[in-house]
Amino acid sequence: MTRLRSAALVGNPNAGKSALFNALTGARQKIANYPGVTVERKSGRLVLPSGEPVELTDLPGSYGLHPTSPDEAVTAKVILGQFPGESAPEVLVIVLDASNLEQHLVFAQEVIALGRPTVVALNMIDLAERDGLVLDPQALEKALGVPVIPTVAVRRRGLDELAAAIAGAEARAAAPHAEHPRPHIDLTERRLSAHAIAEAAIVSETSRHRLHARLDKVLLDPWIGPLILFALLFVVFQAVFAGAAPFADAINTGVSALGDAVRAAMPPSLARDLLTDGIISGVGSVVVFLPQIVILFFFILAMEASGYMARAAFLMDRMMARVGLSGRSFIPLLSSFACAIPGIMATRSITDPKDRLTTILIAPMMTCSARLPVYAVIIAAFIPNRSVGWGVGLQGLVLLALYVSGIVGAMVVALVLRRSVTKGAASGFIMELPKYQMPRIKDMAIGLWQRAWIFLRRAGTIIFTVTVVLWLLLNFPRAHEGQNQVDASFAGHIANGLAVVVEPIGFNRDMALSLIPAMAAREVAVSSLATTYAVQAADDNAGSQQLGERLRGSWTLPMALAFLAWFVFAPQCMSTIAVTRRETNGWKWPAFMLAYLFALAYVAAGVTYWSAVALGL
Ligand SMILES: Nc1nc2c(ncn2[C@@H]2O[C@H](COP(=O)(O)OP(=O)(O)OP(=O)(O)O)[C@@H](O)[C@H]2O)c(=O)[nH]1
Ligand SMILES: [Mg+2]
Repeated sequence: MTRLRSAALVGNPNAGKSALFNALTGARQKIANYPGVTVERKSGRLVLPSGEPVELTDLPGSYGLHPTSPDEAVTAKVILGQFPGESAPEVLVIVLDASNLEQHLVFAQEVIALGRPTVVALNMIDLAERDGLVLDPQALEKALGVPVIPTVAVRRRGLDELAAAIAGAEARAAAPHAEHPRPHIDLTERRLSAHAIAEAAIVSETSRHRLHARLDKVLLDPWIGPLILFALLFVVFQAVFAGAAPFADAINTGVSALGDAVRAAMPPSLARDLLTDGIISGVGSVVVFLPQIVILFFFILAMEASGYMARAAFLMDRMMARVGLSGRSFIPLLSSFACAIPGIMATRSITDPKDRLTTILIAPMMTCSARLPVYAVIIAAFIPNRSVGWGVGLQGLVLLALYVSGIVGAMVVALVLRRSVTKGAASGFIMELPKYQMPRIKDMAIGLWQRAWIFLRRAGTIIFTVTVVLWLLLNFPRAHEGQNQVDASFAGHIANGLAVVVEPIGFNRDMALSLIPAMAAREVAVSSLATTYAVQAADDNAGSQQLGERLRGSWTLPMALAFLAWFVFAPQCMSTIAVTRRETNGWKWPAFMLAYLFALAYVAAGVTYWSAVALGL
């Protein structure tokens, strides 16, 4: 058996390493148009033209071999073979952004100076051409002393040539004379020679950056910029409600029809109840939110791919600086809107440990997409679907307010933490602004499909399991004649205990009951309410009703608002706590996070409930 040879993709952030990795190995690593997307190494298999397999590793972007942040440390360790039990990759594939050549050559020279078999992928030549740059790869090859292959990762151009060069580089590695390390040159020298090399490799340059420069002037303007950002977010949340409605209705109808069909086809039994009241009503109540998730991610992905997201980070920097964070925290916090887990992982690109810790601690307050179903079901049930003027929907407005509450809460907490627990000097903001790009339809489609799949898989696994367990706990032990089933059940007893604690903040027993399984995954709050009310309805012979109607029948508006407030702040799922433990190396910070978020959620829900009651809502 031949040994699997190894190669690694190295280079500055946002050079297109992950895009190349995906193109070469068929993987689907996340790519986005801002630096710091990849924070962990990831391996895949590349098949060389000879049919020989190579283990290819995608690495976090880096500016040098002397790491300044945890993600850069991973890159340096892999390149230098410092991970225990692993040898250094045999071939280093340096990925350069052709339209940003001078800057990317600084790190490239450091890697080449290691004297290892190296190939350069001169990536993004399409963007260089678009910007009016004409490059001479041969000149670059001569200056660097290693093969240079022009590529366009996202259009799969130059891949075969690159694979062939990787194969060739390996052959060179086998030759005995190839192991001469080049003399080491320091950073200043590398900068100077990067300038010279880039100058020699650039044949002609006609400035076509003007349109983009003008765009940046507007989008990054200290006054207009934030307005545009806010307007954009506004549109997003309006669209989440308005655009999803027909699709959500269709899914809803489908789920109801399925429940009715099962009811008609099976004789009454516990098994039938498990299917209808447990699985179909529970899981179905969550799946209904698929269209909203897809719409939300459509906007997020489009902003990421176009390069706007990095501009948003730049805009937020001033606000972040005021609470003692840097704009660097923006991307991790933004990722947390999808899910706090990748968000917390993304903090690895933050250099300052205290900055990083603060960002980890507030990340759960960014509204993860798992909370969208909870918000949406309550809003749809309690907030009238009407316009507040100019075609602005009240429901979308409330949703935006919930997201904003989380953000404001996080900023306040950051401010407090930075003056107490994570005290330290604020670090400056250094982030390259990526080039504007038209989002590519294929990438968007893949991205949306991935998000939809993640959502559906959660519905089919964790939400399904928790719902079944809850249904069992709700149905056993069986009630005596004349006794309410939920009262008699295990779940009812547990909820009664918890209800004592949450009664002061306006929660009833059913709400209390939904809080426990929601620790497994946020969406389960919805499915557990659906299951609880379905079991109750079966018990009362109330017939099948939509979840929204049941909620309206048993909750008041202040209760609903308090429930929303709880979910803005309450600690996230177990997985978030677990990843916090891993990223902070211990239980201290996850415990702290759990405690402060519970306290905050309790107070927020209580204040909301009693204010709403006082206002007579
Ligand atoms: N036009 C064009 N865009 C590209 C090319 N290669 C990558 N991109 C885009 O450039 C952006 C960055 O690509 P990534 O693959 O995420 O970059 P990366 O080097 O992995 O970045 P980090 O993980 O942050 O280090 C994405 O929006 C890609 O779609 C290319 O050859 N041409
Ligand atoms: Mg990457």
